[in-house]
Formats: sequence, C-alpha cells, structure tokens
Amino acid sequence: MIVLSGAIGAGKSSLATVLSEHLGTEAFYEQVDNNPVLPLFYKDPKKYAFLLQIYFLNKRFESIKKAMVQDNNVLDRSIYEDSLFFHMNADMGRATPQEVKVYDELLANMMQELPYAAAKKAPDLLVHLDISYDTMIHRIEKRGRSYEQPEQDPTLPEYYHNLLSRYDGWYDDYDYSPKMKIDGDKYDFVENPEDRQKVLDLIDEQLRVRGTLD
Ligand SMILES: Nc1ncnc2c1ncn2[C@@H]1O[C@H](COP(=O)(O)OP(=O)(O)OP(=O)(O)O)[C@@H](O)[C@H]1O
Ligand SMILES: Nc1nc(=O)c2ncn([C@H]3C[C@H](O)[C@@H](CO)O3)c2[nH]1
Repeated sequence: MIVLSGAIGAGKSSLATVLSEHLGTEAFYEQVDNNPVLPLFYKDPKKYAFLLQIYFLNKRFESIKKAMVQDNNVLDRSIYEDSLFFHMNADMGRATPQEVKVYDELLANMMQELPYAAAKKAPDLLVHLDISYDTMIHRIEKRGRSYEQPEQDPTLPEYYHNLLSRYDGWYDDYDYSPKMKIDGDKYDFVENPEDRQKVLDLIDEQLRVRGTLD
C-alpha cells in the first residue's frame, strides 16, 4: 500500500488518481464532498472538531482495510495526519484534554487491530507532497470548496500557516515506513504530462528499491 500525505490542496487526490492508473491498482479517497461534518466544522470548529475527527478516523480505517488487500493500492491521506490535524485543533482550544485523550487511545487501539499490523505494520511507502503557502492558497482557490476559502473566515490563513509549519516537523519525524518527498510547487502533474512522468519515475524508482514493483 502506498500512502500519500500533504496539506490541504497539496495534490493528494490528483496524484492518487494518476498513480493508481499508472500502476493498475486502486485509489482510495478521503471522504470530503460527501462528508456531512466537514462544513459544520469549518462553521463552528470548537463544536465539531471532535466529531469530525471521529468521522475521519472511522472512514480512514475503513479505507485502509480495503486498500491493504493488494500491493501498491493508493491511499490519498495517511491516518497519521489525522492526528496532526486534531492535535493542532486541540492546541487552538477546539478540543478538550479529555477529548484528546479519548481520541489518542481510540487511535492506538484501532491501529493495533489493523490486520496488516501482524505482518507489515505500516505502508510500503509514504509519498509526501510538499507545498508552499502560496501554492496551497492558489490550489484551494482553484478547487473552490466554499468553506475552505480564506475570504469566508479571516482566521483561515493563520490555520493554514500553522498546518504547513506542523507538516515540516511531522514529515521529518515520520518513521513508520520508507518515505519520499515530492516538490508540489515544482511539478504540475495535473496539467503537464512531462512533469507527471517525472513524478511517476521518482515514485517507481522508490517502489523498485522496496521490491513492490518489477
Ligand atoms: N501538482 C499540481 N499542479 C497543479 N495543480 C495541482 C497540482 N496538484 C493539485 N492541483 C490542483 O489543486 C487542487 C487541489 O488538488 P487535490 O484535490 O488533488 O488536493 P488534495 O491534496 O487532495 O487536497 P485535500 O487534502 O484538501 O483533499 C485541484 O484543483 C488540482 O487540480
Ligand atoms: N480538522 C480536520 N481533521 C482532520 O483529520 C482532517 N482531515 C482532513 N481535513 C480537512 C482538510 C480539508 O479541508 C478537507 C480535505 O482534506 O478535510 C481535516 N480536518
């Protein structure tokens, strides 16, 4: 299983499609447009942060269980980033210490139950999409989900800055599996076929080293 990571608008869903088509495997997408809690969270984060987190945890777990049945299936966000989001929101006062404790313990408990825990314990490869703040905002605007737009809420730019700065430390500390970073500012794998091929070549190279691609 290949897991993609990166901030909001980094290009995970887009790369999941491109990569799974290239490898002839299946992509598993985060529940966003059909997620009933996400718009509520953006409107009232303090009230809905915990509920949203439980929603994502449940859906992510479901996706992991389906994705792990075949080598090189692609998951468009890691379960480890959910925790990054939640701890950041908790530090912003949007979740109580009790909620954090319940979440952390539930996550740890669920991770122990993952069937692959017995054999592999982690993804085969983490592919992190690294983007700057300007790219992030540009992509959020390009995609146009109304509740994510900075003009909807003057606190969102700070939220996005905080998120990006936490991602740097998160990637450096990540040690559950082999990992690689792709420069999401530099490569336009959505519109530019040459960039797409370069990114696919970089990932193929890592998969060959790891023995999951011939
Ligand atoms: N490398 C890229 N070059 C140019 N445009 C891109 C690139 N990656 C993504 N985009 C565009 O940016 C927008 C966001 O991309 P996408 O939905 O794939 O991001 P994401 O990481 O899955 O976001 P989220 O975590 O919020 O779901 C889309 O409009 C997509 O077409
Ligand atoms: N609070 C919170 N916790 C999460 O675990 C989480 N995972 C994703 N998201 C938000 C970011 C994008 O708007 C949108 C799509 O990634 O969903 C999250 N928000």
